[in-house]
Amino acid sequence: MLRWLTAGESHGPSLMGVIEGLPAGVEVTSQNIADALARRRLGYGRGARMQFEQDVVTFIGGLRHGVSLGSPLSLQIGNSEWPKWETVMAPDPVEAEAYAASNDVNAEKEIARNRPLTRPRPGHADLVGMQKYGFDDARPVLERASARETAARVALGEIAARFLEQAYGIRLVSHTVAVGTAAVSDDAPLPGPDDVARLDADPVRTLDEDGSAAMVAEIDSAKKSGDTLGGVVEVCAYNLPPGLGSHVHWDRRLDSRLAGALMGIQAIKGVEVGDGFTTARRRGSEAHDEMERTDGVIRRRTNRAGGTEGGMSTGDVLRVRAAMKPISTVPRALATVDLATGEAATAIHQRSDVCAVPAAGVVAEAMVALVLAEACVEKFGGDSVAETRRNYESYLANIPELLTTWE
Ligand SMILES: Cc1cc2nc3c(=O)[nH]c(=O)nc-3n(C[C@H](O)[C@H](O)[C@H](O)COP(=O)(O)O)c2cc1C
Ligand SMILES: C=C(O[C@@H]1CC(C(=O)O)=C[C@@H](OP(=O)(O)O)[C@H]1O)C(=O)O
Repeated sequence: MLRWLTAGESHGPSLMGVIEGLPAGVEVTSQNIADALARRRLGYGRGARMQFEQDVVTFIGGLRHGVSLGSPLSLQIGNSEWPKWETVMAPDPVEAEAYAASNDVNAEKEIARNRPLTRPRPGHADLVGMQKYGFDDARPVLERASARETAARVALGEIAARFLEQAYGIRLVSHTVAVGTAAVSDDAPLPGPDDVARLDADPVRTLDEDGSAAMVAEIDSAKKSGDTLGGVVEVCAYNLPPGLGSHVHWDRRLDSRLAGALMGIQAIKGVEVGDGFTTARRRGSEAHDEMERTDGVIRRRTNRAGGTEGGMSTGDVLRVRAAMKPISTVPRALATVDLATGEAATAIHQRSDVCAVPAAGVVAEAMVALVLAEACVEKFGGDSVAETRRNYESYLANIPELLTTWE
C-alpha cells in the first residue's frame, strides 16, 4: 500500500508532505525535488509570488545519502511569504494590538492582514468553507484551499516518478493543450519523455510554436482587460506494463483513480482519458483500437483509448487530460456580498495569477505519477526497488507468448 498526505497553509511557515509505502532503494535528492518545484513555478501568466517564492526543500526522514530507506519519506517546503505573515498565521494566540504597539515598520500592514476577510470571492472555497467550518473570516479557508499546496504534491510526485523510472522504466511528460480559446493544433505530435527540457523552455509548456504564440497572446489580452484564464493540460506516461488497475471493482479501475486524482487538483473541472469526449461522438467502428499480430506481437493499430481498457493499463501510452477553470480571483472585481453587513460588495482581490495552466500540467504529472506508483506497488509489491523489479520482470515473463503486446 502506498499512501501520502500534505499539510500546511499558503502563508504558514511551510508545507509538508509524507509518502509511506515506497520501497527502499529509490534514488532521490533534495536537488531533484528543488528542480521539480522550479518547473511548477514556470509558466507565462503567473503572479508576483512566483517571482520570489523560493520553495526551500528539507527532508525530514526516510532518506539517507540520497537513497530511500523504506520508512515514511517526509519533507518540508519553506514558504518565502512566512516572515510577512508570522502574526496573521501564528500557530499560537497573538495580540494584534500589542504587535502594533511594538512600533514595527510593518505593523500597519500586519493589522490590515489580520482583518477578517468578509467578502467571499466567487469561484473560491471562501463562502462554503465559512458556512461549513463556522468561521466569520475567509482566511482560515483560503489558506488551505490555495493551490500553494500543490508544491507539496509536486515534491511527492517527483519521488513517485523517480521510483517509477528506476523500478520499471516508466517515464512521464506533461504539456499544455489549450489556454482559453487558444490551443495546439489537433495533429500536433505527442511529446515524449525526452521533450521535458524543451517543454519547460516554452512560456506555456507546449512544443507547438503557433499554439504557444496564440496562448501567450490570449494571456496578454486577458491580463490587459483585468481578466483570467483556464485551459487544458495533458499527461502522457510511457512504458507502462499491461494490467495496472483492475476491471473487477470501480475503485480499483486505473482510469477512475486517475480521474479522481486529477479532479482533486484545485480548479480542475473535467478529466478525459484518451480521446474521451471525442470518442463519445464517434461510431464504434471509428472509436476502438483494432488489434493485429505482427512479428509475434499483438499491436493496437491506434491508441484512441489512451492506454486503458477495462480499467487497466494496456501498455500503450497513457494519455489523460484535465480541464482547468479560469483563475477565480478576477482583477475585474466580481460581485459578492459583505458578510459583515449583508450589503452588496466586490470580491477581495490582491495579487493573483492570470493563468496557471502550465503549472497545472506539472501538478497533473505529479498526481499521475502518484497514482501509477500506487498501482505498481499494489501489483508488484516488494520492499526494495530490486525486489519489485524482479516481481515485475517475472510477471511479464509469465504472460504467454501468444498474448504479448511488447517486443
Ligand atoms: C497551479 C495553480 C495555481 C493557482 N493559482 C491561483 C491564483 O493565483 N489565484 C486564484 O484565485 N486561484 C488560483 N488557482 C485556483 C484556485 O486555487 C482554485 O480556483 C480554487 O481552489 C477553487 O477551485 P475549486 O472550486 O476547484 O476548488 C490556482 C490553481 C492551480 C492548480
Ligand atoms: C503560491 C502559489 O500559488 C498561489 C495560489 C493561489 C490560490 O488562490 O490558489 C493564490 C496565489 O497566492 P498568493 O495569494 O499568496 O499570491 C498564488 O501565488 C504557488 O503555486 O506556489
